[in-house]
This record gives sequence, structure tokens and C-alpha cells, in this order.
Amino acid sequence: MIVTIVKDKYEGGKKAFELIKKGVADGAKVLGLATGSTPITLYDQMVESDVDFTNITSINLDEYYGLDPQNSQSYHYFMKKHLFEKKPFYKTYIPNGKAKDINQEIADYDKIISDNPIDIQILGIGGNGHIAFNEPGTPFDSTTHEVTLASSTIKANSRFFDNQDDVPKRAICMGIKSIMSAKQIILMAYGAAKQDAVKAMVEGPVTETVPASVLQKHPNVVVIVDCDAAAKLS
Ligand SMILES: N[C@@H]1[C@@H](O)[C@H](O)[C@@H](COP(=O)(O)O)O[C@@H]1O
Repeated sequence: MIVTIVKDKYEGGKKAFELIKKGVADGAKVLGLATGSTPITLYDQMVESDVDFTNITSINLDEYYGLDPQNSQSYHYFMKKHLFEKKPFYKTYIPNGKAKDINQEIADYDKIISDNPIDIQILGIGGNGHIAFNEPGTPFDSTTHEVTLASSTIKANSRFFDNQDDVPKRAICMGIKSIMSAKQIILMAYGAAKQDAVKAMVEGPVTETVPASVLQKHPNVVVIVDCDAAAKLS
């Protein structure tokens, strides 16, 4: 695990973008993408760049269950707004939050992931150490699954909704095993609220109680953190 400390999220976005640019130049064909406020500076760099993504497939980590893709709080909407409508991709996959048959949607998403092995996976981290919506206690061998969001996650994500009751309680999420199958992983974390999660991920025991700690077992992980998020690292 390589830990890179940057001044702020803008420098972090640039560093992450440089890795993606190199990956694409070296032949990466599939990017695993994340939502949340953290990857926005990276997506801004991608949008502003002249790198061509029209041969690249993207696979997103997760989607709220119950939200229509047109809903402005959905991850479909987020990805369109921050990246896809400005930077065309060959194909983009995000779980369907309105799928009638959730088990079929989960099986289909696993097939998409196995048919399109992820070259570079982008991640953020939750304050409780979650990656995607894989909450503490999620088995490390999990594939795509339905999750019930932790109350701390609902609270943290309520800042994007009019009120906390509007935050969906469930989501469809790529599993930890699938995330770990990516050839390279870039995790970004900014701000003091991520200090404990970053410390536990990088220096704590590898435990399902801290989902991100599994990344210690991956051979090619770059963690990009600002000074505030890195403050508790020894
Ligand atoms: N499912 C997303 C995660 O993928 C993201 O890493 C996390 C942190 O979000 P933020 O980057 O806004 O701190 O929020 C959500 O729970």
C-alpha cells in the first residue's frame, strides 16, 4: 500500500488523474468508479483533460435501492452530472436502483463485473471504514449484494438530501471480493472526519469490522490523503 499525502483535494484529484492517465496509456480498458464528494476533483480533471475515454468501460460501485436514475440524489444522476455528460465513455454500468427483481439485478451486475475485469478501481472511504456501501461486518468474500445502510452512513449522506428520512435505507453494492479483484486500486480521503478510518485502514488489523482494511492485502493500492485525513498516521 503506497500512501501519498497531498496538500488538498485538488492536488489529490490531480495525483489520481495522473495514475488514471498512465493506466489508460498502458492499456486499461475498464475503470471502477465511485460516488461521494471525494472523487469530484478527480472527475473534474478527467473532464478537463484531453484523454479519450470513448474506448473505456466504467463500472460503478453502488446505487441506492428505490431511487429512479432520474432522481437528483441517485448515483446515476451524480455520475452523469460530474462525468458522463461531459466526457463520453464506451459503456457505463451502474446498478439499477429501480430493478423489479433485485436478485436478478445482482446476478446481472456480477456478470458485468466478471465479463469486464476492472483495471483501475477508484474508491472513497466512509467515516466508519466502509468502501462503496460495504458496511462494517461485510464478508471479505462478498460479491454484489443488497445492503442495509448503517445509521452512521444514512446520517453522513443526509447532507445531500432535504432531510434524513429521505435517505434510502438500502442499496445495491459491488462486493469486497469484486473490488479486490481490480488490478489497481486508488483510494482517496480528505478531511479530518476521515482520520480514524484512514488510520484503521492503513495501520490497523485486517478485519471485517473495518472493510477498507482489506486493502492491506491487495498488491497494488495507492492511498491519496490530505494532511487532515492523514493526521493520525504514525
Ligand atoms: N457509497 C458512498 C461511498 O462510495 C463513499 O466513499 C462514501 C464517502 O463519501 P464522501 O466522499 O462524500 O465522504 O459515501 C458513500 O457512502
